[in-house]
Amino acid sequence: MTDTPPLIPARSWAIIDSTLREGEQFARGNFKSGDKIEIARALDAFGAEFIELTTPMVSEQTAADIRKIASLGLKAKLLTHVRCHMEDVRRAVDTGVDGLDLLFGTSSFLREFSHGKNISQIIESAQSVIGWLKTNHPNLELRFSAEDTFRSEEADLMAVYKAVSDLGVHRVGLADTVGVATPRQVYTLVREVRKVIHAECGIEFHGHNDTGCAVSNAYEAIEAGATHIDTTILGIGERNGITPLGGLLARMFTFDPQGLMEKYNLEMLPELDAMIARMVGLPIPWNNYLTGEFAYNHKAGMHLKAIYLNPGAYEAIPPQVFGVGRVIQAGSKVTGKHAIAYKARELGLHYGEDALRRVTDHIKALAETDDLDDAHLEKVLREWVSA
Ligand SMILES: CC(=O)SCCNC(=O)CCNC(=O)[C@H](O)C(C)(C)COP(=O)(O)OP(=O)(O)OC[C@H]1O[C@@H](n2cnc3c(N)ncnc32)[C@H](O)[C@@H]1OP(=O)(O)O
Ligand SMILES: O=C(O)CCC(=O)C(=O)O
Ligand SMILES: [Mg+2]
Repeated sequence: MTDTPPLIPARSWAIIDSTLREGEQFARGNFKSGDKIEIARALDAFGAEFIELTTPMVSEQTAADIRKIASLGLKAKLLTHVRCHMEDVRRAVDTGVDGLDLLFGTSSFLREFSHGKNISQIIESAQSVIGWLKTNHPNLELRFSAEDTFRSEEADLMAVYKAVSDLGVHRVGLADTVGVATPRQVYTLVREVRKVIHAECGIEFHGHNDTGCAVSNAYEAIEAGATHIDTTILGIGERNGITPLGGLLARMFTFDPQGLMEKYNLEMLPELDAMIARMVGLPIPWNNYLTGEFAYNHKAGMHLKAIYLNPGAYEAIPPQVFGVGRVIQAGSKVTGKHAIAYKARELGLHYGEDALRRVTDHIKALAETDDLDDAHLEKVLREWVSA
């Protein structure tokens, strides 16, 4: 029996790209003012619905950079990520952003070791800060997140989410701050939160990748009804980062390719990944979703036979949609006669059946001891056709 995958319309969820906030918390994420503008413009051209920026509390320069980005006239909504604290909020509203992402840690770890407040005090702070914002800046889009959601008590979470939803926030945030949540936990908690918040209140998910679940957790959040997913380009963030933009796109493309192609300029992904790799001074990982050097490398004989006939046989996502190409690696010990025949035909060479078997076996044997690049393979094929 096969399960039909759920069809999730792309329009029902949006990206909050946090490369300019969570990404600044990455070990190598020291973006200069010019870098930030380049990133914001690129994300906007890509079609990210929201761009999250670091708190203006970091420094005067950071506050000035936020104001500058807010003056660019981007289509994306700009958010700044601030503590649920009047001083931060007053600074944030002066920057000209469209919305504030407020947060307060609700787990016992963060209540004890970060800010020292209990749940009642957290709710009181939320009431006074959000109350002030609603009265004085009614057009701002507001989100309240319970930091370290997945190590918090469920009763505490429900009390906090209900209180902030009653105060009229546009979204509540669930944050897997230490990357400990499983996909099933994410699905279940999003469903539970949905029951206590107002119907028009959105749900945002922010997932770290410490245990390798950042993409699957984002997917489960969407399936359970989350409306906004936090990403960063290449997944950069604290420790080993969060849901990567490319990983989320790859995951969601398989359910709703048309919706994704309508919403985003998908062919810009290689440019975005390369931009961040350059700025952080690291290569794009070889196995990166979609844009890694070998993400579309095909090698085994059984694969190559089918790939030549129809690439979809061994590709879930057509690479050209994301502006990348495939690589056919025909010269290896795991190659087969069909791959060699195709390669030879590309070079205008033709072998009879026996000759094809012999040259294929020769190439496989050679590859046991040599690295066969394309030039070497071509040389062998040309020599053997006349041999
Ligand atoms: C999981 C995450 O990624 S959360 C986002 C993390 N982002 C950042 O930290 C942004 C960059 N941070 C900074 O530039 C600085 O930490 C600042 C400007 C925010 C604060 O700097 P400092 O005043 O020097 O404090 P420091 O960073 O050492 O300590 C954190 C303070 O925030 C308080 N705090 C932590 N969470 C919250 C919260 N949700 N709401 C209000 N206050 C909070 C802590 O109690 C502590 O204040 P205290 O010294 O009065 O106890
Ligand atoms: O504000 C949020 O929802 C997320 C904050 C954060 O970066 C985290 O909890 O890892
Ligand atoms: Mg984070």
